[in-house]
Amino acid sequence: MLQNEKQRKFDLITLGRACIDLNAVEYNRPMEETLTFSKYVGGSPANIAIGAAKLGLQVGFIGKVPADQHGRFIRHSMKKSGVDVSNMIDDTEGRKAGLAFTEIKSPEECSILMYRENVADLYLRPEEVEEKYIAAASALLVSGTALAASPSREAVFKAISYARDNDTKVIFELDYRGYTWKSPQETSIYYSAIAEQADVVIGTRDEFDVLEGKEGGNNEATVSQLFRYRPELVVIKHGVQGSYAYTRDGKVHRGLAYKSKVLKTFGAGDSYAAAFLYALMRGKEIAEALKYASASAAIVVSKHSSSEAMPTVAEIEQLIAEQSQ
Ligand SMILES: Nc1ncnc2c1ncn2[C@@H]1O[C@H](COP(=O)(O)OP(=O)(O)OP(=O)(O)O)[C@@H](O)[C@H]1O
Ligand SMILES: O=C(O)C[C@@H](O)[C@H](O)C(=O)CO
Repeated sequence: MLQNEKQRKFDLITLGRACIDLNAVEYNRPMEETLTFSKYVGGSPANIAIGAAKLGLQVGFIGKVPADQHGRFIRHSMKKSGVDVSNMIDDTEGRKAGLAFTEIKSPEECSILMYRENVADLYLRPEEVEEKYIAAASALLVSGTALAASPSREAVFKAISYARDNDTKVIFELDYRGYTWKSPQETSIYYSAIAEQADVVIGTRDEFDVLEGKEGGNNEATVSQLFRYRPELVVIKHGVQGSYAYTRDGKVHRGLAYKSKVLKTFGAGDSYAAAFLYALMRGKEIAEALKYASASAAIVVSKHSSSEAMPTVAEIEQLIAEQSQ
């Protein structure tokens, strides 16, 4: 369903934040005791773009970065990874890059300390989104965090309306970061509005609970509600317990997590999305795409970064082959 049948220039464009990750170099300890951090590009939609480009998709990015050293680092790193950055806008009003300090206390106890005051990404304006760019893509992935504040929120709505007008598929990655929002009620309203218009929705069980404005929701109720609207495919992730893909025709596929020597847990979701979309775009069945997604995530959780650690197709296929023996 996501194959680039019209042979458009881009298989995928992602929209949202491109930031900086500062990952603890001395891990297995609290951040208070960490003295050095390694710098990587971060931010879920930037990570997904980098991951998908590494797998060989033609990928573009829409977002705003500061016109400073951090912005230039992000731009150059993404370009070097094969992502088209022609529609990455420079903020010239002194706004900053989001910073994510990651704490790796143990493989199971990871957290992120975010600096997201006055961040450039949330200042992307609707008039800065180019219809021609979106029309040149087979699919557009929007990140939920880009809906957290205006004018980035309106930029997402504009981008989706261009996607509809130009027959570009819309993928909504819920990517919920609570501290970016004013209230869970606000998130639920905007998440529902976008999910109803998307062709594909991807998120964790907890994120779907945020969308629904409740706790302890169940997958069947979630998908039957969403299938009343536009979505054709809904993917619900359950961490190390694996994930489920539901299609409008009533089919359910389960993706099992692969065994991994876990170093940290973050980055799993982004590498999962990149490989899942890659596989679907290359014409693989959903069950196979779930294997690519889960294997990709298992590789990234065993490595230090989220973006630089994105695997190649050969690495993913090797893991699948090894663990199916
Ligand atoms: N510890 C693990 N070992 C192996 N695979 C894992 C592990 N944790 C997650 N995964 C894989 O990654 C997929 C996505 O993980 P998860 O449900 O935690 O998403 P997420 O919360 O979006 O990730 P992130 O931590 O990056 O925000 C899972 O479905 C699973 O296949
Ligand atoms: O999404 C973020 O802003 C932080 C990420 O860059 C970090 O790498 C991560 O948590 C990935 O899931």
